[in-house]
Amino acid sequence: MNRTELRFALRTLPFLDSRAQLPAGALELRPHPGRRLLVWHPDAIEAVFRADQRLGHPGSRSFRPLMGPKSLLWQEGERHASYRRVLGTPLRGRRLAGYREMIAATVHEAIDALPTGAEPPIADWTRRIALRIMARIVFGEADEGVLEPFAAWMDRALGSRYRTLAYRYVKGNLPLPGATLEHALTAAARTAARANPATLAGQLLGADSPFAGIDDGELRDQIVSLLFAGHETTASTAAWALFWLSRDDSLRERVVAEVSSSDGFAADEVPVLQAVVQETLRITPPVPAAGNRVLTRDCPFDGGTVAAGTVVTPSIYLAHHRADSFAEPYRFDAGRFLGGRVPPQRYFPFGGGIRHCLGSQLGQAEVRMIVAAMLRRRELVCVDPRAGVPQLRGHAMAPSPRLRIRILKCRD
Ligand code: HEM
Repeated sequence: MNRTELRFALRTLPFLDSRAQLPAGALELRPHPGRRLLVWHPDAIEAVFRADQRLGHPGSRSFRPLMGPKSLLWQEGERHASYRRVLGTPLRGRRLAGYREMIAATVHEAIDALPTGAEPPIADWTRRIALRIMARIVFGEADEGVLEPFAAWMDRALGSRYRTLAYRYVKGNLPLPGATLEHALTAAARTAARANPATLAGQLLGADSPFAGIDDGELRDQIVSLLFAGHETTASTAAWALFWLSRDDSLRERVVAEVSSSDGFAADEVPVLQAVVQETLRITPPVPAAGNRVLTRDCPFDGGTVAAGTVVTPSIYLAHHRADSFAEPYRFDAGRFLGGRVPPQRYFPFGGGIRHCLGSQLGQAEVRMIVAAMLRRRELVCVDPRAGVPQLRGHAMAPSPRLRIRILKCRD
């Protein structure tokens, strides 16, 4: 590992902040052989996402074993497209609206347990809600017997950045879930598929699905991928949104007024809250880098050529902090998203191309509903706003576990 890679691994966010304004918007993390480029210039981002179908998507050294080798995240070609059709359709439009009541019930259940004076660590609290919602979508119910060990495994692997790095560079691998949890996850999926074909497990294993006959290994990889991708990111976004709102009384009051007559499910009913979510995803993107892409042929770039075999990683964090895309990029300003659309090559919290996040609509709806219900039912402050510094949790960017909110008053 060279010095640049070492600084990137150990001091990722300060390293990125020191590079954000580089005009080229590209940085070599590793030279040949195995060249790796971080890219965030809008032209390069547009080119990568436009060419995505022809690129390779190998994943990263840490996440590939965690999600499993057969995860849809690293599948290619027709099998990948097929996974997206089967699992993506239930997460959009009319089918998505079918989850509205379940999401509301899950969120309200969690808020019921917050009396005046409670001080939950905000990221942990939102993580539990988002995991329960995702489990209900995948299995039809949130079986704590599976969720508790799943959450404990995630914490073991990702809870501390330094532990994650030690696992990766000293032991060579992040900790795996173990045979008991893997068996519980696949058994829960097969039971759910028989009981309720509308669950994601049911869609995947239903008689007319191309994946009806997959073995337990491949099933395990999809269930872990869905539970993981579907909750860590959403939870971080909700925690950050509550954090940013707790710092701005007038913005918070505007959102409180909006959510007095809406549960937040429909974005067009709550334009200010939706702008808060979009700005939250810009300034503190829970996934700071989209998936790795590998060039399958030589490509022209910045007056030169990037050779086939180069790994290109689109940096969401850096693209979102370019001053020529967003004036004063380190200032939270929801107003940026109240008057028009930001070009997708400058703002892409959900990645792009053929790997664009499958759950982008679901994730945003959940965040709006968590924030809406919380602001409607509780008055809150951040206990230690200085703890609101971004931290890496695996590859995801989350608030510090020290960041707590205090419930000042129950409005119910
Ligand atoms: C605010 C919440 C979320 C954020 C910010 C987010 C972000 C992302 C990003 C950046 C990617 C990589 C895209 C790329 O490489 O170009 C991704 C992929 C993915 N996300 Fe999300 N995500 C969120 C919520 C969800 C939810 C709720 C699900 C539910 C299942 C989900 C499922 C997936 C899947 C399956 C992929 C892989 C897609 C593929 O490889 O074809 N995500 N997400």
